[in-house]
Amino acid sequence: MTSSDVNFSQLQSQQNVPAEFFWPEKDVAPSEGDLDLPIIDLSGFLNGDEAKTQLAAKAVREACMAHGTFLVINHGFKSGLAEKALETSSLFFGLSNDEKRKAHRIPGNISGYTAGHSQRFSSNLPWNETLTLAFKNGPPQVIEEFLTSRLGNDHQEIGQVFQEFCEAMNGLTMELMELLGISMGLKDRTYYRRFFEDGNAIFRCNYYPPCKQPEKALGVGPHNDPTAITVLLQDDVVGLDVFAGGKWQTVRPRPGALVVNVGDTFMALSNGNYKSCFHRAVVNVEKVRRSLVYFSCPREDKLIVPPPELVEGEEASRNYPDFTWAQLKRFTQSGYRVDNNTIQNFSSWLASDSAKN
Ligand SMILES: C=C1C[C@]23C[C@H]1CC[C@H]2[C@]1(C)CCC[C@@](C)(C(=O)O)[C@H]1[C@@H]3C(=O)O
Ligand SMILES: O=C(O)CCC(=O)C(=O)O
Ligand SMILES: [Fe+2]
Repeated sequence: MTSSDVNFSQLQSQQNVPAEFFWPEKDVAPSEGDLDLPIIDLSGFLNGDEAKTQLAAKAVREACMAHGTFLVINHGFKSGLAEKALETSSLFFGLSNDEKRKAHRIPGNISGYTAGHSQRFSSNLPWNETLTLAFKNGPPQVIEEFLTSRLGNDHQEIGQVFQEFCEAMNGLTMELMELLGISMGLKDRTYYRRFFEDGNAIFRCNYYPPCKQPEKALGVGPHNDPTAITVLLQDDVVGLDVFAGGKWQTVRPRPGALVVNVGDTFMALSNGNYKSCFHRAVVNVEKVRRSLVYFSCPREDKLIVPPPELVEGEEASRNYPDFTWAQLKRFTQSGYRVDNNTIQNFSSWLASDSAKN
């Protein structure tokens, strides 16, 4: 199957899902209930209320040490922006296949449109269409430029809305970096905020069509995000599962809330104190599901090294090698399929000769 073959408007009407979309039993094991997640009200922290900041930091710490995920509310997004961004993603995925394929992902790049990732993989295909865009704060408006270069001027509002949404996500991520620094009790609470202020991000729109065999297929297979901190907006359709307490558990959609996940790069920056969130997306028979995912990344050439106080003392030792995001990104885009062992396999690859050239 190649990406030009995967046409979900046809596939979803067929009684049987093609075997390429089937996943192993262990990956499709049903969720065993709702994950009880802390709901962090950011208003106190954002308003400089130190007592409320410490309460929020404590809840963040417990969640990040356990499974690497928490919810945030009162995050300061302009009213209606999240809904507008979700509707705009529906506008894009509602375009004709020919129109969407003008934005197709070019092999070796992250940006672009995919359907079932069938350009890259031949089995365990994800039951989703995706649009992935590189984001960098400030001019030029990289998202609008990419979409205009591919789609022309017909759908300029798509790029404008996504650019505005990513700017809001960027602002929130910087605040979260400071809260994470506080939660770790760093001497310099701005350590992570400063580490990421010259960073960038990857913005991913996920579109999951209804599926006739949701017990065999997956919207996105089990994985840890290789990036730093992920902020995820899901619509009102259940589908995000986190592996916690030895089982898959559902992250129930909550109006106004955003999901925050620790990724591999931030786990390394915490020297393993905070867990990279192991998660997946499941699909269902009836409804389309959408999610908008903002993956924060450090500047590509920055060495990923934990703050000194997390590696001092005879007990402490480095749990991950020195690496840059450029190296880990290259690893995920030149053959290795991101799963829940990416950082371990990456570390071995880094030590091997193939990484030297
Ligand atoms: C660096 C990246 C690789 C992926 C896109 C970004 C951050 C998340 C990664 C991904 C979404 C995790 C699940 C598997 C994946 C292959 C996918 O479903 O798209 C991953 C992306 C990728 O490798 O392109
Ligand atoms: O759609 C979701 O809820 C999860 C998507 C995800 O994990 C990803 O895009 O990395
Ligand atoms: Fe993910």
